[in-house]
Amino acid sequence: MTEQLKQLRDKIDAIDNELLKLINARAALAQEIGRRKNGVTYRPERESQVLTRLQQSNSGPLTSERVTQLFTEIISACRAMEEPLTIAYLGPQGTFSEEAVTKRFGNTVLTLACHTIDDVFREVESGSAHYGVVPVENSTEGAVGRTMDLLLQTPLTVCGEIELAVHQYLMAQQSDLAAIQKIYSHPQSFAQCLGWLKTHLPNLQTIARIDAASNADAASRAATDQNAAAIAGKKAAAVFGLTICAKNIEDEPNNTTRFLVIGTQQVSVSGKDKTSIVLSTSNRPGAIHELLAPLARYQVSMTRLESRPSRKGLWEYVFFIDIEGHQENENIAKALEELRSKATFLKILGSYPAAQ
Ligand SMILES: O=C(O)C(=O)C[C@]1(C(=O)O)C=C[C@@H](O)C=C1
Repeated sequence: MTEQLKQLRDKIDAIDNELLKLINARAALAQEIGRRKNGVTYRPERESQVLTRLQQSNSGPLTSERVTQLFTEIISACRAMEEPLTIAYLGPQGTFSEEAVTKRFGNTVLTLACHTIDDVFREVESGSAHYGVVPVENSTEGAVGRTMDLLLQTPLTVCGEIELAVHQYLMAQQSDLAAIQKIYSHPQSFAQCLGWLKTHLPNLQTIARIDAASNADAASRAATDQNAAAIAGKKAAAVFGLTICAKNIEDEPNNTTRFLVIGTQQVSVSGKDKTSIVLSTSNRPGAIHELLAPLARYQVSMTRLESRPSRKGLWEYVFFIDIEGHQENENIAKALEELRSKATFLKILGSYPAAQ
């Protein structure tokens, strides 16, 4: 080792010692806060403010994304000193839902992989998990109907949203593309990567394509099949001990899935919030236009409008609406009050910090 290299490493050691002291001091403060604030440990609005502030004061060379990732882990470790949280998600292990859990809560949480979206709701409703993470929409596939139907019925509230870029990986027990004789994948994932597969696997016609129930299922099957590959998320490769043969093989680079965090609390104002509501109106001409007029009047921006059959009467619909702002903001509160007086049904699903 050259003297110069040694000096640089000595500096890193000194910084690490300082960081360690500071991180422990932070953890001790979080513990103290935990003892003083009675009630819920997880405060999404505060975590969002901490991360936003750090992103704004970051002068690099680390990117904002890396800073968020690092501090999410620091907060995760501090939060766990207050109380270990259990998070239910749509499993099995290695799915994009699990990646979404880590993106929001960090790694210092207990996770509960559920078979279905219904099970995620059930685990949180019964108190077996503190929070649940469920997919609600995908930028190319559209809305996740089951999540929306359950939101309509549940006593739970929406406490957060997570946006996850969906990157697909080709993985196998070895990295030689020429050796691949089978590909396990969820049909949707296969369709999302078809262009890449055609270009990079010239013998694609001769490769057997086997449908899997999920990306994680595909990876688990490839882990026991020597000449097989799987299409799945990065996490699945780590969970099932597979080698990554190719990264980001999706044809649509901006494919994003949005998840909701469901829980039992009303989240306070963070300063950059969203509110999700579901409502219905009578079935007559102009009704939906009239219903939405208060949003325009109070200058409330709508980020999503989705209709679903109400399951009550034939051709009756409920509308899922996301707006910018918190239900405690004055203009939002007024707009919601007016909406309530016009709608035949209105349920506020929750206000929560907008995804970073
Ligand atoms: O500020 C708090 O309420 C804390 O408990 C501290 C802290 C953090 O580590 O910054 C941890 C958990 C909460 O979700 C929010 C923030």
